Amino acid sequence: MTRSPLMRTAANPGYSEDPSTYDNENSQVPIRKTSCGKLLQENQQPMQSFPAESEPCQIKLLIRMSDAETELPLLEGVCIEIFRIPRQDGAPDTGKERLRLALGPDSQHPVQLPKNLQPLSSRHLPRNYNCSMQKGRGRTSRIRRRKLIRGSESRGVNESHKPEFIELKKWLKDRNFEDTNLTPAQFPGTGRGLMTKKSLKAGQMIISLPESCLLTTDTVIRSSLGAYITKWKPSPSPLLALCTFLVSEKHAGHRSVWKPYLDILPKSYTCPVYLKPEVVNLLPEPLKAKAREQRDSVQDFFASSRDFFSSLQPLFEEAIDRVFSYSALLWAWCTINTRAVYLKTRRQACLSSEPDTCALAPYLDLLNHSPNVQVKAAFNEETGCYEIRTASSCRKHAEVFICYGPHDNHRLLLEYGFVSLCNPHACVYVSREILVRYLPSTDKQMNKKISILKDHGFMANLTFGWDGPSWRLLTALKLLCLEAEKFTCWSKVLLGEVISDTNEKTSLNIAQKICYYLIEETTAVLQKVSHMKDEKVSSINQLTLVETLRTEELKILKASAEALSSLQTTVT
Ligand SMILES: C[S@@+](CC[C@H](N)C(=O)[O-])C[C@H]1O[C@@H](n2cnc3c(N)ncnc32)[C@H](O)[C@@H]1O
Repeated sequence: MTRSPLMRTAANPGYSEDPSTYDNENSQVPIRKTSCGKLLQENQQPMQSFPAESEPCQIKLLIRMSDAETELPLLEGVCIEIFRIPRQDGAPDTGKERLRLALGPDSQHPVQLPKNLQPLSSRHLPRNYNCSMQKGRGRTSRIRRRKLIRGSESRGVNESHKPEFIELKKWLKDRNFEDTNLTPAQFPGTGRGLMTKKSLKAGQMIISLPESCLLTTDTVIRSSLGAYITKWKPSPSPLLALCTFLVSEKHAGHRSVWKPYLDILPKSYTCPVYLKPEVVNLLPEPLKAKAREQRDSVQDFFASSRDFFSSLQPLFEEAIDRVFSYSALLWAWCTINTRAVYLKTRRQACLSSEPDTCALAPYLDLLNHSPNVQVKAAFNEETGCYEIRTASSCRKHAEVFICYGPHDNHRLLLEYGFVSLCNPHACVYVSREILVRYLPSTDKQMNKKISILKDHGFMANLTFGWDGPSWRLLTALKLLCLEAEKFTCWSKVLLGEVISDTNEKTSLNIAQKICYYLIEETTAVLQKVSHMKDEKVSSINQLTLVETLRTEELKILKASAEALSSLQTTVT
């Protein structure tokens, strides 16, 4: 299983119109359909101008917008249809009409319509409904729609013809690996990944990569770096050995035997350590703290490795500081952190005793993550290959996923630099400050209650999830809300016993207040991100990443608010 991979915003390919989304059903004039969400994501342009038409036409746009009822933005599945009205005089359109799309949380002005555009209707669509499709009424439309939904989720553009993949394929073939199942492709939602060439059955091998293709500390020790690593005291860590090798080989360019692999590696990453400080500031509090820890730890790693790097000067013509710069080490660190697979290797005597469990697996590391798949991944001693088998079937031309682990979105962003949509493990963390914000400040037992929670490990991992507040969060709140005369029952609360109706009600009320507060806070951040995206175009990818995270969190909080309302009804 990949150890800690993947970023989020693997760049989407440029927008291209897909004729399969044309649909003349129920219309007098040709309809061109497109999804403005997609346009915005891919072009990163808040403004979209219509192309000139040779004949009058309607352009149909389905746009996610604010939910008028709740005043909360970007509610999943709320769309508005907008038609461009054909010119009455039959003359061609000028193409100068511009439409401002506010996909952000500006509930006051979700869409500013040019004069010749009129909203005709809006309606609720089910989750995962593809916004680029017209909802027809008949059976044929339904079948077509289902096919399109299925196709659009996974439709990938084959990239095997690209020179870098042709070179990689040759390199892999020289190492006895030829892939019959998969091909590299670019996918709309997940970026670059691997696509099936044929359908795969449950239990079937997805990929079996020979040991000769793997990059491990063994590879490093066998290289020219080996003698320097062996000499250096204190012994370098396995991670430092791998990072040093990557930087050194990247620097070697055409002289490196690993060039075909290095050429397909991302040039930069979106783990928090790569994010600008103003973008880190927009992260939820607990993640912000972890992001700063990550930055500090990489900076320490660099500072503590510099003497070792200096010892490598004889291997390089260029000044060592220029080869092993902070940015070069950062890139290598993220490459390993986001792409390495778990592989326990025999201990190298010349390396420190930290776990030596990371290996880079060229080509196999193009597999993206899905929380919804199960795979078996391990090195097979008998075949001498790193093998991955799928536990579920996969149809032809679909993206093949593996699961990096049951990670929430904070962990995915921290370790892999991306956010998974509709992630069942995603949650919203409640910090200590927010936890106590809505408790009565007059409670004399509050400090005692907090220290009980701390002692019993109840002050961390308090969350809201898709199903409502977590059991831990509710339990912590029940203890914090205990009436003075019931204080001695605190251990029963931790065991999940109901102490009183009042306690149940008060804790649910406070959970709801916290949830509403977090909804407001998230909405405000989304608004800020939206403005920043207009102003700081150079940070647009990083801002979009935060926006995706916050939008997912808003959905979770709204689901939690609903769950809490139902719970309150049951209790009263
Ligand atoms: C092991 S690599 C997978 C291949 C990678 N997409 C590439 O093009 O090289 C892990 C990286 O892929 C990206 N990734 C993996 N799963 C993803 C997903 N479900 N959505 C978006 N990006 C994903 C993240 O950038 C992550 O750091």
